[in-house]
Amino acid sequence: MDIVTAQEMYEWDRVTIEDVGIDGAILMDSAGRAVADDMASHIEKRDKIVVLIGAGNNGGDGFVIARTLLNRGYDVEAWQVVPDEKIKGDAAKHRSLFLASGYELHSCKEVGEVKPSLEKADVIIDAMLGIGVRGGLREPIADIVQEANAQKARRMSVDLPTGVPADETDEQITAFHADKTTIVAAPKMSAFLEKTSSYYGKWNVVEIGLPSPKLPDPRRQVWTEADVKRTLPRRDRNAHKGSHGKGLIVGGSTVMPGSVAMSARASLRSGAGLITIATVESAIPSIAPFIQEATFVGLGEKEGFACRPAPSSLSDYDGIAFGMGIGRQEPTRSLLSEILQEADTPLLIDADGLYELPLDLMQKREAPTILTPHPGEFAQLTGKSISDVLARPFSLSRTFAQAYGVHLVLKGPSTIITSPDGEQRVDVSGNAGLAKGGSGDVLSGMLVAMIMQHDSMMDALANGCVLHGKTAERLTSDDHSMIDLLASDVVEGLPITFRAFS
Ligand SMILES: NC(=O)C1=CN([C@@H]2O[C@H](COP(=O)(O)OP(=O)(O)OC[C@H]3O[C@@H](n4cnc5c(N)ncnc54)[C@H](O)[C@@H]3O)[C@@H](O)[C@H]2O)[C@@H](O)CC1
Ligand SMILES: [K+]
Repeated sequence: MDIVTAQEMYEWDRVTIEDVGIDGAILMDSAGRAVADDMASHIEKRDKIVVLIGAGNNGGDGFVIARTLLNRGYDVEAWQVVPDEKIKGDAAKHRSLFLASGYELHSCKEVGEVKPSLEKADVIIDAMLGIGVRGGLREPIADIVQEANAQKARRMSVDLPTGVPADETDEQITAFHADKTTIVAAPKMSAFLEKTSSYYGKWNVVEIGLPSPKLPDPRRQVWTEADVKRTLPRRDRNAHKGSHGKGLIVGGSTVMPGSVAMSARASLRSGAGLITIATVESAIPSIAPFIQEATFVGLGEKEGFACRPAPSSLSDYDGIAFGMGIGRQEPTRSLLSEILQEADTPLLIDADGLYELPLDLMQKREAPTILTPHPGEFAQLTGKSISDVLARPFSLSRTFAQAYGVHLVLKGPSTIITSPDGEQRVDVSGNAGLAKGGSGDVLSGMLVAMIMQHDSMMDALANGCVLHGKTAERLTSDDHSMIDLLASDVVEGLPITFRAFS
């Protein structure tokens, strides 16, 4: 499922109307009817419905939705919240069709006129503004949004909640707070951003008749369960342990020994053939009982933290993960520098490994490098603030991944995975149960296993993220709650996930 910016959506409209030749008013009819069909499955004939209609094409969709619902016998009041002369083009045509069909159109210049209807409504449909919003909301829309937000009615938005821009934004917004949004054709970027996603409520996308093969590819998509099922490699019956990769997990310290055990278990549970843990020598006896299937390499240590030299024969491994529980001390920095220069296999760097990462050495590597920061770690890597990262995760990820030639997995409620050439995939699985120590260690282990089994790095990373999140979702809907779920529970929950997906 593609994710678009406003500009990309306008280009899709242009291609459809100008290049392919689908009439704009027909497209608006298809869009409005598709949204009405979707909304109708969430409303009852006895519900009092108010449709709020603005000046642009979002309002045009609103006229079609109101007419369609009235045709079907729903109890609808249509309210135009802008002066007649503002309504132009296809929207004006659908306004005329609405009136010519014999339906009553109310209009208001200020909120007081529509307020009594909002107070009586069971459902408020917001077709005031879509992707064309610019700057803060003007009156009377600003007041109407506030009044609608104060009602107990169910709020439903068309395409996106009025006041929410389609794209990344630094600005504070006032917006319609939808319980449900029916998105036209493709989700907009703002559905995945911390500041704006909550205004959407639950959302889904309706198809409106755009000609898919002709639409420019935004190279940004939601990675769905169906995508995982389609791309997850099948296990060959003749496979042996070497067929699925030999992974190296470098991490841990005397104060944080458990993280590497968790990564290694997650990796093996995700199909890695063999896993070696490289950690401080003195921690091995305490880790080994928790992970009988792994082999160990002892690293030299200074005051409990790992130091050089790097494990020998790095090229024997098909994938390496570095950083979980390793600490931020100087000796571990030198160890990472050595690995960055010597490892000619995919290298994933997580957690403490990301701290003061030598970007110059990383940039010189020829084999793939994968970074898995959360927003705080990414802020430190880019020199931005965490609020900058949360406001512009798509553009900052793309700029960074392209500049340094890395794969970036920016973790969060919507995890954004970016390739060195700027392709992006978004994983929306998972829940607050994953906001715990150890979740990142599990994900890193899973990703190494995925990298070793997939031909495509983007498939590997996106599949690993979705399988991780889906496991948490399943566990919290069955035996666990988001409060008690532990990272180790996620590891033990992997078998059912893999059975469901493969
Ligand atoms: N051809 C069609 O029927 C299609 C319709 N779509 C719908 O059309 C929408 C985009 O249409 P438009 O480009 O007309 O944009 P909008 O419908 O978002 O409206 C733009 C209008 O709102 C006014 N406006 C902008 N900022 C404002 C503010 N801060 N306060 C008050 N008024 C403001 C502008 O004066 C302009 O008239 C989409 O969101 C979608 O709902 C398209 O997505 C798909 C195809
Ligand atoms: K809207």
